[in-house]
Amino acid sequence: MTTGGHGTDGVERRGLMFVLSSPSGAGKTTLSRLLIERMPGLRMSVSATTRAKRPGEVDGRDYLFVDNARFDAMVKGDELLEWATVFDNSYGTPRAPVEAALSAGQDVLFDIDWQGTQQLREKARADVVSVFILPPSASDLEKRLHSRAQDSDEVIRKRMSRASHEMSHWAEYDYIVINHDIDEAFAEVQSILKAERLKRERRIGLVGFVRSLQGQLQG
Ligand SMILES: Nc1ncnc2c1ncn2[C@@H]1O[C@H](COP(=O)(O)OP(=O)(O)OP(=O)(O)O)[C@@H](O)[C@H]1O
Ligand SMILES: Nc1nc2c(ncn2[C@@H]2O[C@H](COP(=O)(O)O)[C@@H](O)[C@H]2O)c(=O)[nH]1
Repeated sequence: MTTGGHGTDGVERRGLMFVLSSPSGAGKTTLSRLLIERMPGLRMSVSATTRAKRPGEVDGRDYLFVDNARFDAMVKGDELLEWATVFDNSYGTPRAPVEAALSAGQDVLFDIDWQGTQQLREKARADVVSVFILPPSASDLEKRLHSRAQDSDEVIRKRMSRASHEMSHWAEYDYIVINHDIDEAFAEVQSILKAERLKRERRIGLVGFVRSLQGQLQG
């Protein structure tokens, strides 16, 4: 699915799909914003959803807010790379922007649930790097959902009651980060991305680079 871009050292490599999942409220959105701000060469995948907009959310930036008919048309038209029903609403990843970013040599960041992660992995295992974010405790998770102050008590109850099920998928992920402190969790997620960018298998320009070094040595 991916084509090459250039790393900071100039060696061509395949773009990667960097996935964050967690139970609701564990900190994916916060970590995603920090990653996008601080990691050049990383683009956010903006999902389509049928859920209602939260206060402060912007259409096209946080989500593409669509109605059920439009979402169904996107599914039928094969416009989504993956999609799932989460908390009674539909969510999906528009395919075209992801393919365009990867073709332009960028990495793509996804804030999606375990169902979407499974679908991406089936499509492009070698290019998917997945991180599961855990909260330090159930009470911290509940506090965070309340402190975000964007969902009703009923919605928060529903998300808390789904948290254990969401978490049951932790072992399907490549990395696990426990989000005690946001700065530490960010540093860990950033280290994962930096290391994955250096993986030999995705650095398709290395063969040529090493040949050229050997040529220089042979004089
Ligand atoms: N380490 C942390 N310590 C304290 N609060 C945090 C921490 N990380 C995130 N938060 C806060 O917790 C709340 C939930 O975080 P966030 O919205 O990032 O979660 P999420 O995993 O994206 O949730 P959802 O799946 O519902 O979108 C936010 O108010 C955020 O500021
Ligand atoms: N499979 C997908 N899951 C998605 C997508 N976009 C978001 N999500 C997940 O939904 C829940 C709820 O999100 P919220 O913004 O309503 O709190 C959360 O786990 C997200 O990761 C998607 O495109 N596909």
